[in-house]
Amino acid sequence: MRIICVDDYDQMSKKAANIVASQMILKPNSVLGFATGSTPLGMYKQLIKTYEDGHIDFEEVTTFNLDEYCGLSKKNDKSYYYYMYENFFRYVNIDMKKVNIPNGMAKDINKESLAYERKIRSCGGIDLQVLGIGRNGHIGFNEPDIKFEALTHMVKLDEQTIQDNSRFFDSIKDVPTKAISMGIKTIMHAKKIMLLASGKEKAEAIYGAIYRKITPELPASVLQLHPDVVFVVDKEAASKLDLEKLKEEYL
Ligand SMILES: O=P(O)(O)OC[C@H]1O[C@](O)(CO)[C@@H](O)[C@@H]1O
Repeated sequence: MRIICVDDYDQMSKKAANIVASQMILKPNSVLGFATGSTPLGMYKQLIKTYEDGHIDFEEVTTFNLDEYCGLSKKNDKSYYYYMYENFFRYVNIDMKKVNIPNGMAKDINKESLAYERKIRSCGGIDLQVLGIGRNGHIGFNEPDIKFEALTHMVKLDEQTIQDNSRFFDSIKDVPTKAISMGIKTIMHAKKIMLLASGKEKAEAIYGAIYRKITPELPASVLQLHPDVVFVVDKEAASKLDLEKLKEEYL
């Protein structure tokens, strides 16, 4: 586990974008795993800039997103498909046929989940998976007490997640209560993982992910077992960590 602690959100975004860009330069046909939420927005902006400056090319890239709300179509402006297109994909030369986001409108979610897993595997697996983290330590939409061996599946959202994500909706009643999400096992299969966190409301989850015992009660704690994971966190998200001790352990 590597931990990169930077000053603020802006630096976190730049660092994260550089890590994605270097993956793309080293392997132009990379399979990238992307996340939604507020945290990676700055990283997407930076990646667009890096693309516009001519340093990266998305032509051969394939992407898989972590999750999607059940019941929201691609056209719904609250869906993660819409988020990815409007905030990122429309600005770069990605082939939308190589963009994969779970279909939250699928009639048979189990079938959709299985097909998503097969597609990831047929593309050779995810080279670099980007993650955010929920205040309760969720990754993707894998809420506390999820089974570590879960692959892509339908999940029921935690009250806290519904509350946290209600800021994107007109009313809390509009927040879907279910989603389709890559499972912990899907995430752990990625060759490299990069988790991003900014702000003091993430400090407890970051502390737990790095130092607490590995337990499904704190899904992100499983990342301690991954052979190639980097946390890019700002000072506030790192505020519960002992940075001097971290230097000895991780830098
Ligand atoms: O970046 P945010 O908006 O704090 O969200 C954190 C996490 O919560 C989710 O938005 C799901 O609730 C994830 O996609 C994200 O990783």
